[in-house]
Amino acid sequence: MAEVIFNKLEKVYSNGFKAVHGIDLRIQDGEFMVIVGPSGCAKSTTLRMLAGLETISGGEIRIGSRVVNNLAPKARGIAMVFQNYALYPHMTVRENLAFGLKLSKMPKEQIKTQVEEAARILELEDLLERLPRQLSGGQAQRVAVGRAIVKKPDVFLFDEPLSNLDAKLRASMRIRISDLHKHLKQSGKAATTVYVTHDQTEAMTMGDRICVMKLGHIMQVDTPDNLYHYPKNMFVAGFIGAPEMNIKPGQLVESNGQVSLQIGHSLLTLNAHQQEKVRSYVGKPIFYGIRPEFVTITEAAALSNGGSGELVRVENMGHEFFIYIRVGDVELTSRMPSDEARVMIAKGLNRQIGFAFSMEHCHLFDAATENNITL
Ligand SMILES: Nc1ncnc2c1ncn2[C@@H]1O[C@H](COP(=O)(O)OP(=O)(O)OP(=O)(O)O)[C@@H](O)[C@H]1O
Repeated sequence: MAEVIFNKLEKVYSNGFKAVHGIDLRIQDGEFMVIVGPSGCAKSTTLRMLAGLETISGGEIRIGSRVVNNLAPKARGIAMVFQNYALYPHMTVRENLAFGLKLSKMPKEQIKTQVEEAARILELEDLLERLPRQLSGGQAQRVAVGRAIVKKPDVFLFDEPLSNLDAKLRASMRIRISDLHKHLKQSGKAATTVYVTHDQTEAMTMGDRICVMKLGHIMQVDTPDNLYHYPKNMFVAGFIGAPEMNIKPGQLVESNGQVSLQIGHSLLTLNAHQQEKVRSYVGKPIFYGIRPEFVTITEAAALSNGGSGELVRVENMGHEFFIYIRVGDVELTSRMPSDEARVMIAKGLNRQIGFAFSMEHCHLFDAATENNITL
């Protein structure tokens, strides 16, 4: 079993800066966990502590049944893939793949078998005699992944492995790494994987679960679906999803026992569940959050579940458009299929149109704690 556990894990750098604030996380055996968050949230620091490349200031890390705090990197049963590939420039691909195994004094025949197996899985067979400088970025990254899998580690660590690749290669490597993990999982041989990235598309498409971090704290650990639909706080709501969720300051009002959200001059009635959850917030500052795909745009002002605003900008994404509408002093984004959007744009910008959304899809956040109060 190679479950990975962080218990109250802390990092204070030598200059006194506290980068990781006592985080708890349990990664299951064979799970693909993505750690995601903006620059400086301490993703790399956390991964490097797990790898043994950075000392631990407090708490503990367990891999399987062992506390590894004081174990050297090579005694931890891990393999790591870095952003810059870190291949040995003077060695061929074959030698790069075999290097770690040679150091561990594995018999020659077994090294040959494991190198060829990794080369087959990653389609590197035709490149085995090349030097790293004779490889493209994507090929070099496949060698870096291959060098890690030949070791058959218990835990596989990735530190932003795709950030040096162009968008197309990134997408294909993303699928390749995911498929590799799924394939190994089916045969019961998947390493527990911790994958660090700042790219939320990678996080959403690759992770069994995702750990969202901010400034050395964990904001939420959940499946991609749950993070998207049930974000626990404003940070997660705003970080996951592109284009971003509309998150705007709002106000709750009560009339005849009915609680509604006021946006500009419009009142949107909350559903029964929401009313019960948020009644105590009436009159207090809150934020509302609605994903662009749930905001619909209409020619006429919506009467019961929206209002009107000025059509200020459009962005053409090919298969869909992002439409920006100014309501009072906030701007709402809507995603629209391109056929419908073209009809609307044909009538020109900077004119009044309607918008609407169902409160079923709307999140409300406490302005003081930034927590989701509708969950
Ligand atoms: N050696 C160090 N001494 C002091 N502070 C450091 C050191 N290394 C990193 N930090 C700080 O710790 C915090 C976390 O850094 P870390 O590199 O782990 O973040 P990250 O989430 O991986 O960011 P990025 O996506 O930019 O790589 C940052 O505020 C960073 O400035």
